[in-house]
Amino acid sequence: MIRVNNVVKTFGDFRALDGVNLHVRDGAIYGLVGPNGAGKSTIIRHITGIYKPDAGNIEIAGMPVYENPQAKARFAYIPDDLFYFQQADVMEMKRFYKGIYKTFDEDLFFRIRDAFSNIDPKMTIRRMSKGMQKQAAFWLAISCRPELMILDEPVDGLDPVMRRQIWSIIMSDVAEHGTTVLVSSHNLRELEDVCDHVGIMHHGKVMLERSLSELQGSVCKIQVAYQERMPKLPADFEVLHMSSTGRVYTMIVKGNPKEAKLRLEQTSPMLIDVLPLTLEEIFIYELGGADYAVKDILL
Ligand SMILES: Nc1ncnc2c1ncn2[C@@H]1O[C@H](COP(=O)(O)OP(=O)(O)OP(=O)(O)O)[C@@H](O)[C@H]1O
Repeated sequence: MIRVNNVVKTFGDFRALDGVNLHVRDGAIYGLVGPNGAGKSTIIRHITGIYKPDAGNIEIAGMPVYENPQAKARFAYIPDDLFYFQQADVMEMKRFYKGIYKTFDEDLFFRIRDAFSNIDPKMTIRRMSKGMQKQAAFWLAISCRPELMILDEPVDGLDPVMRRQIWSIIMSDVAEHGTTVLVSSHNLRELEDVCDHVGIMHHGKVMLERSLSELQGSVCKIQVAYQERMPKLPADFEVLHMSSTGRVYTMIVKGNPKEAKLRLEQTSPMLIDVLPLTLEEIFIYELGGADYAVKDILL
């Protein structure tokens, strides 16, 4: 759905994007993560056709996006700084969106109204709190029934209940209609339960882009205990990290979790258990050998 090839953007003499490559498949929920200033909003502004790249190209559904209304009609975008007509209320914004998006679903708009019960649709946007404005942006964006939703820090500033509510609306939309979602966040934890693909941005580059299943099948945490000392493990058994408490060893192992467990079982342990790794841990161990402070990027 989205293809970003080698995009470069310079502001003055600052290279904000330094050859970004990013690929979002149809129906994927793709989380774009990175620290402040990594370039997430800047690449999103390119993907949405607001900025023109200095070099490289961007396609949405096979079409270049810059100055292309046909490509832009495919997505709804919620930016980090929301755009509204400040004097308008939600009902007026609905009429505006309905005029722009042929796919606008008025039934859906009224059906999900209860999820946003603290918003008075007759209140002008100017009078709403920031969190309420964000909720209204969601309500309208989902109702547009876009093929693609592009969300820049969508739940930032929302309370935990509303965060969950918003994610659940997005997830059911994805499940029912196969909507593709590109969502940016500082926080891997936030995206862990919802995304099936993750890209990590740092210093104007996407350093790593993977599917969740690829990641979860590539590294695991195993706890193992032996009667005596730990026997020597095979040379090709790749342990990324190991700690021990008494006779219990906790190791982070590279490779398929089932295979790793089977191999360790052959060393006759007293007990063995494969434990889940958080996405954050997977990235830290996967990128651990690189010459940058991975923890600073992710935590
Ligand atoms: N219009 C602009 N003019 C000059 N510099 C800019 C402009 N837009 C972005 N930058 C710079 O580009 C870099 C990337 O900014 P960007 O907003 O894309 O980061 P981000 O990853 O979205 O950060 P955050 O998580 O804080 O929102 C920053 O150093 C920022 O100062």
